[in-house]
Amino acid sequence: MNEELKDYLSAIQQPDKKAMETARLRWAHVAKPLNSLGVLEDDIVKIAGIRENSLVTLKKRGLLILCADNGIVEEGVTQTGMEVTAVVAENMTRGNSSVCIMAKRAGVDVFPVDMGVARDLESGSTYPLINRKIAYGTKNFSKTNAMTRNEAVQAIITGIQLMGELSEKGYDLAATGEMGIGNTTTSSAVAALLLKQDPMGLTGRGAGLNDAGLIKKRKVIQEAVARYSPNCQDEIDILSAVGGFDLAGMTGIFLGGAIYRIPVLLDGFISAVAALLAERIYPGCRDFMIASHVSAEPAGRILLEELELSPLIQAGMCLGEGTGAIAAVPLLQMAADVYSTMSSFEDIEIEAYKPMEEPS
Ligand SMILES: O=C(O)c1ccc[n+]([C@@H]2O[C@H](COP(=O)([O-])O)[C@@H](O)[C@H]2O)c1
Ligand SMILES: Cc1cc2nc[nH]c2cc1C
Repeated sequence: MNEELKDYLSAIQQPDKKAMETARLRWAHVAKPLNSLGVLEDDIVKIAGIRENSLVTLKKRGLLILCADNGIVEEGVTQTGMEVTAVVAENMTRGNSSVCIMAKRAGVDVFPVDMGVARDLESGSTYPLINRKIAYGTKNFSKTNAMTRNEAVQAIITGIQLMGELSEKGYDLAATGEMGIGNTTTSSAVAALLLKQDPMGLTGRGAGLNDAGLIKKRKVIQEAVARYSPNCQDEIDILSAVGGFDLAGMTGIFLGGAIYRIPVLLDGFISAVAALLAERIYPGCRDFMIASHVSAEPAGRILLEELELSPLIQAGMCLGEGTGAIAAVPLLQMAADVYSTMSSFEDIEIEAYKPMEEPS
């Protein structure tokens, strides 16, 4: 592995078990039925472990939206043209995309990042663009590798550094998002190589692809997986062969979550593929991740199961941009409020909760 990447990863330490134990105990004292906030309780305990502090705060939260183009779009695997990536990315900088509206409501700061959009972007002033362009889009992986190993590593390191910047600014929670026409094709190909599964069951319609397009998309992915799989020795090889700059950067964001001890919310399908790449690069990285929703893309649930992460929301969403991750933020905030401020059994003078006995 690349020495710089190895250096970054050497800083990772496990979540703090003591803070997690204290958090579990606190939940047990809250005057409500045991475990009745389900996964929300587990997520608050997880956050306590990541932050090494049982006093959980989610005050400062940021969404990193990685924008990039994918050469594979040339093959007719998407419903819209590649130019849409740049237009939506520019709109994000003006606060005018679905996720920007949701993030405003949820109190999340938005950071659009150009990881590799096919043209230069103009920035609006609402959420200024962060320019980390690796190249003007990847290459068409049905003809040649999408990127070089060096580009894949640089994109991963960029993701790690973005988390370093959030850490320096005092962020308590990070959310992942992406924008890139064609990135469900790259994601299905990466998922098939990681899971060693037939891409048929891992490939869906992405952003509204029609029937003829779906047949084409499946064929393109199947051929690429067959061609590249013998030469893919590690995750960097997989990213170089069929990945994207958004996927590689998001992989770095998840690794960065573990390095800088900031919980990172997954979004949908693309984000879950990056999360699995990070987990494979650094096993245990998933302990720093929080699943938000289950994408309607066919691989959405499969990837979360592989990562052993429990989502908070199932709403048939598949928009991307970080919309699912943002939808989970108010839920986590509500759970954190109950955890931090709700009376205990002792406060309200009820004997500690005992489950009712089964009627005989
Ligand atoms: O997050 C998801 O689960 C998701 C599922 C399907 C599509 N998307 C979004 O749609 C775009 C990719 O779709 P496509 O068909 O161009 O590959 C990309 O910009 C994603 O943000 C996102
Ligand atoms: C309009 C549009 C917005 C998106 N946001 C994320 N992916 C997208 C794809 C399209 C086509």
